[in-house]
Amino acid sequence: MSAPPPSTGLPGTIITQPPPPTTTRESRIATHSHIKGLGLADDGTAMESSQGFVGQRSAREALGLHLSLLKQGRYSGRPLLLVGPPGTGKTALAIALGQELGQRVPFCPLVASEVFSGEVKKTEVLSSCFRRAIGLRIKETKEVYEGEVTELTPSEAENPLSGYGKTISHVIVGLKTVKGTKQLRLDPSVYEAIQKERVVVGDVIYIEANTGAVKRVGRSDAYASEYDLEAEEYVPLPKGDVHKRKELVQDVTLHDLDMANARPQGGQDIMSVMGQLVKGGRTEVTDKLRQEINKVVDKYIEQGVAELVPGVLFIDEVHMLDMECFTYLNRALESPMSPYVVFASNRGVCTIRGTEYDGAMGEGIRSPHGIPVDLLDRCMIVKTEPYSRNEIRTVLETRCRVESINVAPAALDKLADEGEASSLRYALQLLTPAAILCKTAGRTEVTVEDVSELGDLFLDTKRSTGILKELDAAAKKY
Ligand SMILES: Nc1ncnc2c1ncn2[C@@H]1O[C@H](COP(=O)(O)OP(=O)(O)OP(=O)(O)O)[C@@H](O)[C@H]1O
Repeated sequence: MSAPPPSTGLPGTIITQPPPPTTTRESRIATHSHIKGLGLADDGTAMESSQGFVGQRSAREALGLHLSLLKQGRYSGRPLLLVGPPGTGKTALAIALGQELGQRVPFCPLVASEVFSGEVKKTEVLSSCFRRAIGLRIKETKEVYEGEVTELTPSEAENPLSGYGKTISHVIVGLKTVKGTKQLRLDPSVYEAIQKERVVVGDVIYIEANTGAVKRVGRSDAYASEYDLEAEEYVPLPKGDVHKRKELVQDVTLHDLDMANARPQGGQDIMSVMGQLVKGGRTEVTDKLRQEINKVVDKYIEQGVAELVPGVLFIDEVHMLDMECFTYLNRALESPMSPYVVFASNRGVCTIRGTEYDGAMGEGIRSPHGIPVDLLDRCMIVKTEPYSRNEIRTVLETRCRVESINVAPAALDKLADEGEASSLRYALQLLTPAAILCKTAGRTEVTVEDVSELGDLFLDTKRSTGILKELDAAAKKY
């Protein structure tokens, strides 16, 4: 078994150290920050209220079942479709599914309307999202110097370029393991890397011998009793020698690899040269490049050097996609390198976008959730239900805890009533303004009066529609 070749740029090799990896989740979490998982018991049944999730038990159990299939690698390439009225937790369910899969599994959220851009093709946006949702765990054996930092002394010298100031000529780093200690004299560029990782004496680090890359592993557990409360991760003193071969595991997505290996498309004509000047470091990822990367990735997987980690691609408001996108999805879902795809829609039967002139009377082709029937046929459909008053109250209570808002029980009841009469989302939206009103009045607890005042300030959908209808009727009278 051979390790993946270093970043040589030669044909057949790819850069496997892309800056910076996108496996860290970027998600629109503010509204869902109370959701920590699906809240299932060990036997797969949904608990009434757990991990921030309230109610919606059958949908959570269905997702739990799906999750266990995914974890066993028995995913059949069938996407999951979440359908239900607005604000019934479809996005929250998808986020919980992503969280259950673990931090190292990519989760790529996309709102369907994001595919429409004047600059980038729709299918290009979709294919880059597909690749963002597929992770690759690369195992490399590298020569490293690892240990707890016992000394960190930069040596200064006169700056040869000017009479003023000093530069770092070298840095002395002392590293300690269970077996021994070693003092290293390192180049100033390694010192920069050490500073970037904010390494101080007492941290456990490793320095890659070939590249000089520095990684801070954590704080040595010898320092664990320094503070009563700490956000630090403590690690044991490394075993073995300071200088050794170590297996490093790196998580990247196929999209990271695409970006790291893309080159600006150069041409000799004046327009291309100007284009390169204007666009700066912009690069282009072509299908050909992706195929090349796939080939190398396949080779790494065959050699056992890397492992494919399919993540979750979540496409919200899927009815906003058009026929061209759906055709692309049909093909992409069949590819062996496909992530777990989750769609969500709050529409009933509606026209499929992009078919407006195809159907009878120029109405377009109508289909459930605005999805063509052939794609719909492949989906596993999970339904979400509207909430009861009690469930709305519990969600509001959870949200108050997360946002640190103190609400009087009577005010919470009133908010729950508003939620039942209007929607959960309307009630949730009133929380922050209520906290502001209460702070302005110099109080620490939101009262029923605050909620009533907000009811006058902000209309819910029903009241707003009612006013419009009244105006319309009045206009027709005269
Ligand atoms: N069962 C639940 N438990 C806790 N919080 C919930 C639950 N359902 C919804 N929420 C919260 O309510 C808000 C609205 O839910 P969400 O955005 O998931 O609805 P949606 O079904 O995706 O709506 P839409 O169809 O309009 O996109 C979010 O803040 C979400 O976290």
